Amino acid sequence: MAPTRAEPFSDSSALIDFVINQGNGVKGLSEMGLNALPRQYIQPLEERMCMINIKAQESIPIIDMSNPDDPEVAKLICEAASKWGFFQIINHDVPIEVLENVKDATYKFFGLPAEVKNKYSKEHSSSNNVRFGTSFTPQAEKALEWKDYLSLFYVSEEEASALWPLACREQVLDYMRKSEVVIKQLLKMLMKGLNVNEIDETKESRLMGSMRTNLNYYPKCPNPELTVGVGRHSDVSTLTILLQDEIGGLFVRENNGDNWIHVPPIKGSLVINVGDALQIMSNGKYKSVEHRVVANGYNNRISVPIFVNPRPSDMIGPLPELIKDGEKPIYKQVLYSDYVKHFFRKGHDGKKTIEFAEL
Ligand SMILES: COc1cc(/C=C/C(=O)SCCNC(=O)CCNC(=O)[C@H](O)C(C)(C)COP(=O)(O)OP(=O)(O)OC[C@H]2O[C@@H](n3cnc4c(N)ncnc43)[C@H](O)[C@@H]2OP(=O)(O)O)ccc1O
Ligand SMILES: O=C(O)CCC(=O)C(=O)O
Ligand SMILES: [Fe+2]
Repeated sequence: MAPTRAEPFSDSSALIDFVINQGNGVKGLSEMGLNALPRQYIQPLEERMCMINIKAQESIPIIDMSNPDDPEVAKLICEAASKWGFFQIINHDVPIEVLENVKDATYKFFGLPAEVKNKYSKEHSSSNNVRFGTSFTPQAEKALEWKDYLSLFYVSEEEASALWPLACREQVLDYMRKSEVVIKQLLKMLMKGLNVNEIDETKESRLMGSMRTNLNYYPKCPNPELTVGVGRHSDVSTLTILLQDEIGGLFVRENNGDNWIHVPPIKGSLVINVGDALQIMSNGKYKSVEHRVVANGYNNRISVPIFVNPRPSDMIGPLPELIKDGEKPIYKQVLYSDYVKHFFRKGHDGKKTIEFAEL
């Protein structure tokens, strides 16, 4: 028998008011103990994860970083970034307690009362650099996504001290600081793989001139098979460093085909993925790959990505070193903030964002 769809909200504006305007998020919906998913979250069939498309025997590479100067490690990383766009690193330099602390802080922030979290919403936040929200871009989406988030754009320690929520401020800053070593190691190897041996100031700005950390909260869902946690997308970053908890649910598209590969949680590991900005700068050598998160009917899940980006004011395009040898550029020069605004203006649509930079 089909589940009874008892609608707890009289209409869409009542649901939007509860979830978005009052700051209850999907966490608030989940905690109401609904027996069916509100219709606003029902995704079209083609956007739901289908079991037959999950390739259980495949795995993205798992790379041991205990010897970062070993040329074999650099080779594995460059291969993974070209072939998969996704890999996990183990035995890296970010201490496990830093990772555990940021996960605890994520629970602490989302455990705050709705009216406290709502102070950081788009409508109420005192800065565009701190934003509590839900779904991806609710005003532009055909169906909403089952996720709440806090997004923290780093400008300076002073600004973070003044504006970031106390519940997670120090833990996120520590996670970002400690990750910087690993980010630099990875970018150095990836640049060497393109025969770019020197990262000068301009290049460093384009590769890692800005950082945004998101705290993602995916509450337990009444009909997980009908919705998504995050829809199909590629990140617009240079690289993303993602910490996930032990629940699982992140899937990566295999070779542009119909199959999806699960990214199994490994305690202490970090998931690394190439973003569109690096695909553009490498003139397509490194690939930003589509990924998505399924909703879960039994458990809450959290993840904490650090998006490593160019500065918003940077122009990005294929690196001059790649073009000088007569290679044809496949992307034009674009202002990075225009690129990101284009991404945020529409719902998740797989790999379509990069068409914005195609020649
Ligand atoms: C949320 O769920 C997500 C997120 C993601 C993210 C993946 C990434 O790769 S994030 C890395 C993005 N890169 C950067 O943030 C660095 C560069 N930053 C910038 O260029 C700017 O800060 C800016 C993001 C373009 C904002 O510039 P600003 O001048 O302040 O423009 P606004 O008018 O405020 O914003 C434009 C437009 O974007 C929406 N928006 C802004 N920030 C966020 C945010 N953190 N999360 C969601 N949406 C955001 C904003 O609402 C505006 O839209 P309007 O319709 O209101 O005009 C991957 C997957 C996910 O599920
Ligand atoms: O939660 C995850 O595992 C991935 C989230 C994600 O893809 C994103 O925030 O861009
Ligand atoms: Fe992502």
